[in-house]
Amino acid sequence: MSDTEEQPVETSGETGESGDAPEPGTADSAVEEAAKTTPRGVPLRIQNLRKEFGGITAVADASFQVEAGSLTGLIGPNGAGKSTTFNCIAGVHRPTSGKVFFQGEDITGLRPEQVANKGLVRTFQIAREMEDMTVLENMMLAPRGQVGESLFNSVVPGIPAPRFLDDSQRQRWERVVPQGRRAVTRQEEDLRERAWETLEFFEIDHLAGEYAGSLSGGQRKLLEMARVLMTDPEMVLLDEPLAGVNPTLEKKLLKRVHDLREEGLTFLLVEHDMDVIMNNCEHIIVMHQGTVLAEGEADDIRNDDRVIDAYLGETI
Ligand SMILES: Nc1ncnc2c1ncn2[C@@H]1O[C@H](COP(=O)(O)OP(=O)(O)OP(=O)(O)O)[C@@H](O)[C@H]1O
Repeated sequence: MSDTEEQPVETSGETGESGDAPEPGTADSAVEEAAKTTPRGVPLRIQNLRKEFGGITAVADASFQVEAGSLTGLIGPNGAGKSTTFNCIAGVHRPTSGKVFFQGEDITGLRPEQVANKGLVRTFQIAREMEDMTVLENMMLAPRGQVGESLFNSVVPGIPAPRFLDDSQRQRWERVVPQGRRAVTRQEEDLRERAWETLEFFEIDHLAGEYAGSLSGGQRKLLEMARVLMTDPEMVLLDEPLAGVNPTLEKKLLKRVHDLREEGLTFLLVEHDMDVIMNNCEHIIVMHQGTVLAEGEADDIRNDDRVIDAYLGETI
């Protein structure tokens, strides 16, 4: 996947491309029918996804689904359409046509933060402005929209009662304003505690006071995963989470993914390292030329002649 595909979650899903997919939530009988037929236990379903960039068809017609609680791998040779599919799911690109359903709901064309609010979250590189913040601050600012505003309020100095208030109004002001501030502080404390627990889970709590910009590549990957968990996701989209990660950290990260999967989280993983995919994913989807070429367990994929042909000699 190319780094140029990366966009921060804060940015709009409208990337300046013309998309002709219908607006999300459009009442359309085919969509309603598809949503109805999405079996329980299938959090993510992609249906006839197509994405064109000008004259280039990056994804031609891709359909697949991801089972609840699974670690599913999405692989394919260079240019197969993996990144584009991933970005259409995460809301970075609006599909030209086709549908994305999450937990039976049509989320096609939603912006990244709207997709994230549904519980479908992708990892993001630490944004430049976050590099000057500590690891703990990065964690506490991760669940934007839920508590971020309260956190902001909590660092704003107490607002004194305006002069024009009469005595009884002033007394009321004094009663109400401190109460509000205590509630915010409690929320901040809960958030801080959760941030610490998550940092401990990833064994990077010793880095809590370090600037995010000073972390190694592998430590950053752990922080990116830890930040995702702060948003309390149902499903996590992992975009080459092991790139630049040393073997020790790689083992640690994969162990954490398996632990979380056992707790019920669902993962879709795009990864170029075939050993990682084959050894860790119980279901593998292979894309080639913008469509799904094959899917199944590792052994099925390894022995599939179409897959071998598509990779033309790459070791799988
Ligand atoms: N923004 C874009 N503008 C034009 N063409 C694009 C754009 N993004 C992707 N493509 C093209 O779409 C096709 C699929 O690209 P995509 O990045 O989705 O493949 P990929 O399977 O992720 O590849 P890789 O494994 O090499 O990262 C490629 O031919 C690529 O050049």
